[in-house]
Amino acid sequence: MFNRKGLTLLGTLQIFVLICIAYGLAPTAFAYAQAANSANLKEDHVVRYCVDPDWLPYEAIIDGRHTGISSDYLSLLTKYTGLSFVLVPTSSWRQTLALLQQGECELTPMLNQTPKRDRYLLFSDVFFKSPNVLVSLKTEPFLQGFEHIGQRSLAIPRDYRLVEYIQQYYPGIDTVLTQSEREGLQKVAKGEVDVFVGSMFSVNAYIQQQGLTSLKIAGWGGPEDELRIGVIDSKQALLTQINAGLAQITHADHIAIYKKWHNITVIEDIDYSVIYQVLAALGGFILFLLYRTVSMAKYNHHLSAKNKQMQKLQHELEQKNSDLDFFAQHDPLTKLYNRHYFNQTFLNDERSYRNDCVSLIIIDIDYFKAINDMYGHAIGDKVLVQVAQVLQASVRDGDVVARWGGEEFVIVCKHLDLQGAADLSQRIAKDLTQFSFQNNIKVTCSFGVAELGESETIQTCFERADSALFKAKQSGRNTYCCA
Ligand SMILES: Nc1nc2c(ncn2[C@@H]2O[C@H](COP(=O)(O)OP(=O)(O)OP(=O)(O)O)[C@@H](O)[C@H]2O)c(=O)[nH]1
Repeated sequence: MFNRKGLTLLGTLQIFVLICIAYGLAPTAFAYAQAANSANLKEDHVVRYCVDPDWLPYEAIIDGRHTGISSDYLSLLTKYTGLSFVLVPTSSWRQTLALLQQGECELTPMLNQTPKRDRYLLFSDVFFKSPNVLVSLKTEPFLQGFEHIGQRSLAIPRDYRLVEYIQQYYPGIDTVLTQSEREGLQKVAKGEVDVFVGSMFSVNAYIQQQGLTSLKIAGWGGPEDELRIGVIDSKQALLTQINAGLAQITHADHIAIYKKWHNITVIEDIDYSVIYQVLAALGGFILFLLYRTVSMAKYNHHLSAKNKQMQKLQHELEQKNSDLDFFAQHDPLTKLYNRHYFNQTFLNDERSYRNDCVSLIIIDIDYFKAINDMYGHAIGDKVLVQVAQVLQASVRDGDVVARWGGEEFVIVCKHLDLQGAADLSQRIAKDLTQFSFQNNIKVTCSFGVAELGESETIQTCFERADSALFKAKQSGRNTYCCA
């Protein structure tokens, strides 16, 4: 058997059998004799013939005797026509053709009809069909036919029908003519030629005989051989006899010959199904990797977006916390420290002021209610903000200005004794008179000043400063009083 594929060479063999059967008809009695016993035959019935000496299993000369498929068909013709066939031995197909042209041989039993051969031969009916195949090294790809040979070199046995066929239909193919099919196959095996074309049965026989295991059938090689008996053109009557004989050959005869000579065996082929499976698995794996990569990229992108979002939220949170801290310590209107901060940092931390003098000034805007009443609460707010600005601008960097509540402020004057704090109060009063307030409102303040005593609590000092402020108010406002 030949091949594992759908359109197999086995299939072709089966077709061949059917074709042979189609040509089979009832037998008649003819005799066949080899050269050795031909001397006893009548001259009229003796036909001299030549064969291809090296074309098994179709025909060959081995030890001077004709053997092969054509030998068996001649035996049948002898049986069915009474003709005797005498072999004229030759050493090559070329010589066989030459002897036919010279009339030295009257017949050759197995060849294709070609226009060139029509010039000197008459052809019988077709009695045997056989496909031609392309042969290459196993490492080469499969070829669909001559049109896929491309730049490859093609070996063809000299004087074979295929030479004429290639010249006519594929003149661009680089052909290498060989003495025989055997030589052509060897050239392919040695790598001297890329592809060989020859008859399937003989190619297979040579590959097996010579152990050319590096070769494979690479594809079909053009139209199949339609083998006939060729009779020299002066022997028309002989051709008639031969066609009559061929018509007598039965189905059983054809099959017997086929069975005897067909020994086609498997030529190892590349199992493409395995390759396809591996490729499919590989493709699937690559697709899986691609899918994973894309998924991971998407996931990473998503993660990175989430991280950015988290960072933004964290930043916003820190900002809010910082805002919260600010608002926890500052008065939202004037942006000065608030009473809470003042208590935390001053009243609760009095020890830090013990080694140095420190004074308190409590400031209250005079008649602020009247400002509110006259200009409205919003303008009153603006005045509060502007008073805070004046206070901030008047004190030193280390001093703490806080809004105690309403229209009341407090200043902690570090490193400042009572006199210094009194001077600062006067300076602030002066700055207030020079400041351009909203709506040209004239703003004045009253000041209560006290210096922290040695063993005095800050709370007590604050109360003294508050009392001093009260006195300043009672003194007519826009003035300071020291406690
Ligand atoms: N616009 C504004 N007014 C405030 C705010 N806090 C307190 N006040 C007002 O300040 C005024 C304080 O009035 P009073 O306590 O009578 O004091 P005064 O009018 O300044 O009079 P003297 O202190 O005696 O000079 C009140 O009318 C409060 O409503 C504030 O944040 N904004």
